[in-house]
Amino acid sequence: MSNAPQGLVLNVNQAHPMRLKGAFSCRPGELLVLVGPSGAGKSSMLRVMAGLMRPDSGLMQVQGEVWMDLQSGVFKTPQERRVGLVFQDYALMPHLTAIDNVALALMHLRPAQRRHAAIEWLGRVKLTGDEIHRKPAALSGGQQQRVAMARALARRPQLLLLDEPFSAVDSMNRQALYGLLADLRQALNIPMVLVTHDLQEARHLGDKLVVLDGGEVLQEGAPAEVHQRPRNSRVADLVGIQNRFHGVWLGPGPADGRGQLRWLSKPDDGLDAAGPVLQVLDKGKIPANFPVSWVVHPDALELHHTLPVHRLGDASVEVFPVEVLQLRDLGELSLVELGLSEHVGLRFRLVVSGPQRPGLHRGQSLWVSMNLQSVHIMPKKADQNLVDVSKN
Ligand SMILES: Nc1ncnc2c1ncn2[C@@H]1O[C@H](COP(=O)(O)OP(=O)(O)OP(=O)(O)O)[C@@H](O)[C@H]1O
Repeated sequence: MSNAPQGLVLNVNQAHPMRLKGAFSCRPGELLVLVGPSGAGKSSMLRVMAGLMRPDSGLMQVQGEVWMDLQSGVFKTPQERRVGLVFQDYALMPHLTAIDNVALALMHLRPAQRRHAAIEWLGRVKLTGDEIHRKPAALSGGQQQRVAMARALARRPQLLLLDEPFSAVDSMNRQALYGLLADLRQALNIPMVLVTHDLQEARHLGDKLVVLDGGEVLQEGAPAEVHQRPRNSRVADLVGIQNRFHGVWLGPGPADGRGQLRWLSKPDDGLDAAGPVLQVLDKGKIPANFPVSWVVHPDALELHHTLPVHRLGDASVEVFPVEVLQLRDLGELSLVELGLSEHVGLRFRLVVSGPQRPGLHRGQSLWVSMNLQSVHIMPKKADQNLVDVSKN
């Protein structure tokens, strides 16, 4: 057996016609999700992987096979790559039935076998009965996407590329397609790359997130890892972290292994600003008096209707009296904005459900406890137009 890496390994670098830079990998059976704002380069990355775009330089291996090594002049054409592509708009032939659309991908088989195999693939995406004899216009969005999926899989791809496949499908059908994708992931054991604008979808479906911005890979990691420890404040913004704050790193604190973080309401408040000082883990990476961004994972924040006395003696927990500033009910959830009672301008955003929800109202006094071990701090760069408070 070859020692070449299995799954997908990609490394791209180009300056023109648009910038595209970065590397990522995806194991067989893993779903990697590309996220980033419009124009970030998500589709361009897919085009490179599909062989539809040849970058200036780059390397790509799939299941141990080299598909692209531009230093050695290797660039497989789309036809030479065993890649399945699924698009947002399904890209089905409107004049052909579901069976015939899938059969188009089975031209390597004898005509008599094609129909039989197409029906089998449609069955694997849970499309059976009368529907498989219909043309796309007589199928729902979700059903059309199943046909597109069956057609992509019928080529027995070594890599599956999904370009916003769920965005045109209503939410009921979308949930069913998520389930199908989970089943296929196990059955197929090939790397899969999904592009989506939906951050919830990215977080819940992906084994791995790749955050792109300006054509560049900013971070690659498991969704929980990226949400808990975004590499910088741009990543925190792009993955939709709600509780992202400004602060200044004051340096080592009185307790061993802990440093002091002053929470600020504005980035340029400077050292004199009043804000609570949090005793958080000191990883020794940030100089004293340096401006920072910091985030805290929602799981590390707990809402209490009465003072959580049991938390008060715990050095790894900070308890804040808060007031409900805004409350928005969304089905079974409420989005709550809480202002710190003792520090105007500092606020948390929480999603509340279950027993804590009834009785919440604007102006109500509550408490939030924060697990300080889940605070993740990012130094601000000079080019982020933020003042280095050590110079103030
Ligand atoms: N063939 C091309 N020549 C020059 N520039 C291009 C070309 N194709 C795309 N671009 C530009 O490259 C950037 C990345 O485009 P791309 O379509 O990959 O972004 P995206 O992240 O998929 O965006 P969206 O989410 O809007 O689909 C954009 O600024 C786009 O205008």
